[in-house]
Amino acid sequence: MLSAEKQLELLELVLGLGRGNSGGFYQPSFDESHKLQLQMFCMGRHWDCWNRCYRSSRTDHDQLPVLELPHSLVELVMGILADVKQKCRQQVLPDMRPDIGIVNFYAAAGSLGLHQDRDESAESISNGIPVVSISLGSHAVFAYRLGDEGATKVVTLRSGDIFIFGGPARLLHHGVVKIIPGTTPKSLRGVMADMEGRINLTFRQL
Ligand SMILES: O=C(O)CCC(=O)C(=O)O
Ligand SMILES: [Fe+2]
Repeated sequence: MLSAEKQLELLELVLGLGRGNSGGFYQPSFDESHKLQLQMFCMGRHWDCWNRCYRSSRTDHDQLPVLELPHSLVELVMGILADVKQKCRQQVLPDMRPDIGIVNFYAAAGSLGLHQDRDESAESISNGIPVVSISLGSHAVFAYRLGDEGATKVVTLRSGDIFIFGGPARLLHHGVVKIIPGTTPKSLRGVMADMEGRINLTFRQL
């Protein structure tokens, strides 16, 4: 879990980038009539929602070049992974150096259907290179399932929680069922005043 100070610092950084009018938040769509129930922007590489692949510019939106992934975020993620690996007896997570950061914003009615993150390179996926996810702001009911069969489980992700899926769980099915309004920690309400809801950051290696 990230400290309250670190959460605030991260939010200030990503909201500063995302609210800018060049390369910031927009609502992606699968096609003309199906929009995702969230706002998104990317850093490092852009995830093209129409073609389900990564690009260097926003080919499914405004053609602008993707924002850079700040070095401080690369270091943060590598530090988190080093910490986790040190604490785990069983080493199931390969090393990773993120070159993609995706920022999602979910307002009160936001959600994301169950899916697998499989648009990274075949090598990244087959090697089980982890996806590191950080939640900020309001709580989310998060669903996940390993494999095509079996039970889907739910867990509440709170502000500062870190969720990592890699190694044998790299192709975990996962999604956001709902946001629980009014659960943003007090210390973050100021910076999120005009964006009440939840921010999720995922870091990946192409
Ligand atoms: O918001 C989340 O917790 C998950 C986001 C996610 O699955 C994605 O961006 O691929
Ligand atoms: Fe995902």
